[in-house]
Amino acid sequence: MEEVISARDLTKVYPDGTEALNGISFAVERRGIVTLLGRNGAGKTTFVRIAATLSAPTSGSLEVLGMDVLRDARSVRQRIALMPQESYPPTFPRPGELVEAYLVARGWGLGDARRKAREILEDVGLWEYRDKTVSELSGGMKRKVILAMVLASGADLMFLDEPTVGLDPQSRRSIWRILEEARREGRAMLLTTHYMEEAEALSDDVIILDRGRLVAHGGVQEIVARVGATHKLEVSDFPGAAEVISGYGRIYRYGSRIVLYSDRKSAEEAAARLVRGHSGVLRVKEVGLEDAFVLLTGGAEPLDEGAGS
Ligand SMILES: Nc1ncnc2c1ncn2[C@@H]1O[C@H](COP(=O)(O)OP(=O)(O)OP(=O)(O)O)[C@@H](O)[C@H]1O
Repeated sequence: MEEVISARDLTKVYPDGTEALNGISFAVERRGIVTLLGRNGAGKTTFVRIAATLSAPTSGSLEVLGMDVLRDARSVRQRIALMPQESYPPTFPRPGELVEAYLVARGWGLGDARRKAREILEDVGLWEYRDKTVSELSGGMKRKVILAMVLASGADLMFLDEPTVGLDPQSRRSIWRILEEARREGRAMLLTTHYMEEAEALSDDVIILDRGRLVAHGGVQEIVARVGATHKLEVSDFPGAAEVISGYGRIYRYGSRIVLYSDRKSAEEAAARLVRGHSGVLRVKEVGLEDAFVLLTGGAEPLDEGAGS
């Protein structure tokens, strides 16, 4: 089977000189969910737009489903669907009409399009709102209409740029279930998100970008392993806290908190030392994708010598 996405030294410099992508190379071979993570401005949307043939790279190359995004742009478009960032559907049609029209434009027969539209609106929880026009839907529901269009398309590769922004927790989880089902059907998705829990739950591959550069690519567990610790202790940064727990692991400042990364036993010992003479219990947690993300993108400041290494 062809590679899903393959980038070689991909660079994008906007006309004002901004280097949004700076020599990105990676290959994703298996179908499933690839998640692009990065802070605001890291280059995620720029990457998605190039992959969806909406923007040209400045140099380097990008293949999706084995086709070059520049040379084979027309063929690429037939096999992908895109949910752009912050996109909203036109206001006057009803959700079902929009999904139908989108499918017909992609070459579906009207009867099939109508059946599929109903099925997908039920899946995303919009069927009960079928008689409203888009202008009468809430912001989250409007986003679900776009998602319904993309999911209904049956495209081999779907680009979903922050698909669950603005959705309530139940809706977000119902979307996760739908994406997981699409994955089981053998479809491929490239997702961007700022929700680490979402990335952790869904991703087969995670790619972390930082200021236009690729800083990590691998499975969730592989990336979490780069923290180099299994457990953490997080406390508010009161004077002297770092000194009390010094020697129990690597210590960082992250926003208004300090975090100790270590093994469970050392982290628990450090917690016990911190609360000695005080009431309360400090909970030691397992490290997760957010910890790897923050450390790999320089979001946490090392507070001791061991931490920077
Ligand atoms: N049309 C443009 N012209 C000039 N600079 C741009 C343009 N679009 C994006 N940029 C810049 O390129 C960089 C990457 O932007 P991009 O939108 O790809 O980031 P992102 O990772 O998707 O961010 P976010 O998480 O905030 O959506 C930023 O510095 C941004 O200001």
